[in-house]
Amino acid sequence: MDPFRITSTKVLTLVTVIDKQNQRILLGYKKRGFGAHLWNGFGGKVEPGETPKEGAIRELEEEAGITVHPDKLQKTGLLLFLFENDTVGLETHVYKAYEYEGEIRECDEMRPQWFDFADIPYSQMWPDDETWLPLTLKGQDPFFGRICLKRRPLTESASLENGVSGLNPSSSTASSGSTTSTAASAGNLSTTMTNTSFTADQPSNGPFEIFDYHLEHSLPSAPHEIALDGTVASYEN
Ligand SMILES: Nc1[nH]c(=O)nc2c1ncn2[C@H]1C[C@H](O)[C@@H](COP(=O)(O)OP(=O)(O)OP(=O)(O)O)O1
Repeated sequence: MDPFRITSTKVLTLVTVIDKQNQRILLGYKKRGFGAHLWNGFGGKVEPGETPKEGAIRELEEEAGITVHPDKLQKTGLLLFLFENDTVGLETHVYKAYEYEGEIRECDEMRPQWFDFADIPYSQMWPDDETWLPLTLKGQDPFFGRICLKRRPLTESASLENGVSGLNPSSSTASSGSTTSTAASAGNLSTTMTNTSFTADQPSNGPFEIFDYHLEHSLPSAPHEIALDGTVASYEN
């Protein structure tokens, strides 16, 4: 069976704040939750009754202390993140803002920091960021992407810590599209979002690596919604 087949999606947001004049971007160090210990844009789950844009504005305020007027929040892309052996895809609405109001502040979940365009810490970010963030920075948006992520093979010490006796880390395969990694198929190491642990001693850009991805940046307008097969179902006007 296709290890990247999904049966439902969760709708998330991701906002990058860009200071064009000084050629820098605001990222947040995620202290806990999904993607902990990585630098990322600001965002999270869209709540019932909210549009993705409303959710994005709310999360930015909660996580960085700043507000963006809805007219100033531009849709830059739509990314479908698929995790090996996880039937829930993450439909992530990506936005950018060049202007904001308020004072940037740290909260218990995120530590915001400016990075020069030349100094973006890709080695401590989700591995896919290097594929699409440059499109945002160069104004080559909107884009649509389907990104398949698989768990990195475990190191021997990590397998022992997790109590997976007899697991040979080198038997985790990364070479073929149809194989399933031993780590992901071990019962207590499910890749489902709720069970996914991000720890401080993980590889610097997290426990996942890119298995495969497809990016398009020639859409007629900002992508709006993704069908379960990964195609774009409709567009925002
Ligand atoms: N592969 C990936 N690359 C990336 O750059 N960002 C990703 C990603 N997979 C998920 N994200 C982002 C999307 C979203 O902003 C965030 C996860 O949002 P979650 O709501 O799951 O986390 P939170 O712990 O912030 O929960 P809430 O704040 O309670 O909504 O991580």
